[in-house]
Amino acid sequence: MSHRHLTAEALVAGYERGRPVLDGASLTVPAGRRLAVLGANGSGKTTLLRCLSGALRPAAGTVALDGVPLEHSRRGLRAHRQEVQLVLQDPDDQLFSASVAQDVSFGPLNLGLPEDDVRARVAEALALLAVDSLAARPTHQLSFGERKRVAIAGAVAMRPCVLLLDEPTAGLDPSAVAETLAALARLQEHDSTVVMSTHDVDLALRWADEVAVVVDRAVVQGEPQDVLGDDGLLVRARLERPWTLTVGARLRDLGLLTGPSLPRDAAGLLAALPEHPGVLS
Ligand SMILES: Nc1ncnc2c1ncn2[C@@H]1O[C@H](COP(=O)(O)OP(=O)(O)OP(=O)(O)O)[C@@H](O)[C@H]1O
Repeated sequence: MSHRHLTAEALVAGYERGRPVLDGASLTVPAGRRLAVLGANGSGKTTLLRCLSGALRPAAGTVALDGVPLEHSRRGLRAHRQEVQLVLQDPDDQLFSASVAQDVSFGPLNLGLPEDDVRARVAEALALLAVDSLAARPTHQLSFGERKRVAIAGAVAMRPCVLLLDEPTAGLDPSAVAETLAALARLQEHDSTVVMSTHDVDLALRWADEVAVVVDRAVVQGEPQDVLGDDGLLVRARLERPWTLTVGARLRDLGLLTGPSLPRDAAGLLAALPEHPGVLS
């Protein structure tokens, strides 16, 4: 699968006249990489993802794929949705069919693909999300975490270049979070570009190649360590500094960490510490 470049330029978008949720928001989705979209409740993460997917038409500004602006005609949207798929935060907004396999085949069937192709895509998507054992189950019997992964499988079966996931880990227990992240890693091996919105700064730091913070109706994008280490920005965005950066900065002040950048997770911190028995006591 080839990489496509999805961008948003100077978006103005919202739901009520005169009260834009986004006002001048620009974003470049890094092709083939992982982008975390962060922001406080109500900051506009979902609104941004809906604009990128074509589900919401901005009042001004442009969403473009490989530089070609998205047209909100039936044809334009249909073409866009084959390349860019949005998975909603609540799986129950997305799952309608009687069984998991039927639900995941819905999109490919809608594309008018031959039955064998549909079957192959469904099998691939179920395997990538590790939900193949659930294929025959009624969707309403599944756990919340299972339903979230089945909803992602439905989008993956469309074989999009860019997958937009609205809070895919919200409400999941730690093992379900780990399973979801493992599935996303498998998707990346298939060359997908994955965008995830989340409130979880620690998850964003350890998972993402780049982060985009929705703040003051616009977007600040950059390297995770830089953006999530910017205390002024974090205050404005009503986000907390990731604990790894706080602990890492303190250890660096104490001369215990010397690398050019701070570790991004607990394992990285432990690996970076020198072997001085008793040094932390
Ligand atoms: N359909 C709608 N009609 C009117 N206002 C809406 C609608 N959807 C969202 N909003 C408002 O737009 C603002 C941004 O909402 P959005 O869902 O984009 O934020 P978010 O960052 O995804 O929030 P959360 O983290 O709580 O999911 C909020 O003030 C919300 O109340």
